[in-house]
Amino acid sequence: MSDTVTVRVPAKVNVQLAVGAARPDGFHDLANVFLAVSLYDEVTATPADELTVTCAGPDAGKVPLDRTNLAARAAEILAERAGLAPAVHLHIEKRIPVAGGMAGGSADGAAALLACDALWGLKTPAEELLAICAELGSDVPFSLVGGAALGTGRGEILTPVPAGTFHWVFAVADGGLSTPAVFREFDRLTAGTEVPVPQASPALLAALASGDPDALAATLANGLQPAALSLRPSLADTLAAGTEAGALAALVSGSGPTTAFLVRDAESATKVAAALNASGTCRSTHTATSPAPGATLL
Ligand SMILES: C[C@@](CO)(OP(=O)(O)O)[C@H](O)COP(=O)(O)OP(=O)(O)OC[C@H]1O[C@@H](n2ccc(N)nc2=O)[C@H](O)[C@@H]1O
Ligand SMILES: Nc1ncnc2c1ncn2[C@@H]1O[C@H](COP(=O)(O)OP(=O)(O)O)[C@@H](O)[C@H]1O
Repeated sequence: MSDTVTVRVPAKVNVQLAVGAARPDGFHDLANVFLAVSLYDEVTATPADELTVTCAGPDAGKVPLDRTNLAARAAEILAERAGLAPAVHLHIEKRIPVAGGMAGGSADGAAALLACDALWGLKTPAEELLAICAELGSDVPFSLVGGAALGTGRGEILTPVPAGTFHWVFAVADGGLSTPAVFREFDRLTAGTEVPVPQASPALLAALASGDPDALAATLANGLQPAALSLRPSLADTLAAGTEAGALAALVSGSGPTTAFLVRDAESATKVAAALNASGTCRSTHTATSPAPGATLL
């Protein structure tokens, strides 16, 4: 048992997001190729009389501090399984954009789970931690493992995939987009059409493994992008600004509205980020590399 535990956890971008038709339970089957990127939240767990959450960072005001916070839910579920009271204070240092399609809430859920497991000396087996993650949300298992992985089912069934190093710029939009609303818009846009069963692209997986940014740029694909653009048409201007500035490829990150730009190297990342900041089409930018490690005790 320790007095305080801090876990660092990465954001993600989806380099392929193939979306199937809505299932009877309301979820969509996916072929979701996740890539963890070097943009991190940190969650610190400290013993306390009761479960409390605080958050700091530019988007902190948008983060719920009640039991709907995924970090709080993770602590509650773990404590209940162990027969303990969730007597912990969770502090989130939030750098991942909120409601931005980069799985920031999922990241905090995975980080809190690992932090509380260490704080309470539980040594919960990895498979059990992954099962709790899947209960918390479709993206949460990936936040725990990080790296690069194919997510099937609703995205929670993970198979690690090889990935070389890539450089990215992320443009943060004003305001968020609701993930359920983007999936509903996908359903509306595809109504009356045959939605194919989602499948991972062999060309994309080969490009990812090769570390060749030109090959990856040619294969990036986000099936939720038309829905995100339909709900937020101004994202087309951001995508165009990054491409004009020299990005190899531009796409919406997951359900958006953060946009992701694949660039050749660190120098190009700095140049594309500066051009995006000057374009007035986004609120701020982050440069990052992939793959990044999953949730890690500091
Ligand atoms: C779209 C993706 C891509 O990685 O992430 P974001 O871009 O939002 O971060 C994920 O599929 C989001 O995963 P996550 O945010 O964990 O979603 P969940 O909490 O499991 O589900 C929230 C809601 O999204 C919809 N949903 C989610 C996953 C899925 N495979 N099909 C769905 O239809 C459902 O309406 C569900 O009620
Ligand atoms: N720890 C958290 N950080 C951010 N948002 C959270 C958190 N816990 C719950 N939420 C809720 O989840 C919603 C989606 O947030 P987030 O995970 O950041 O976006 P996305 O699903 O687009 O990746 C937020 O609008 C917020 O209401």
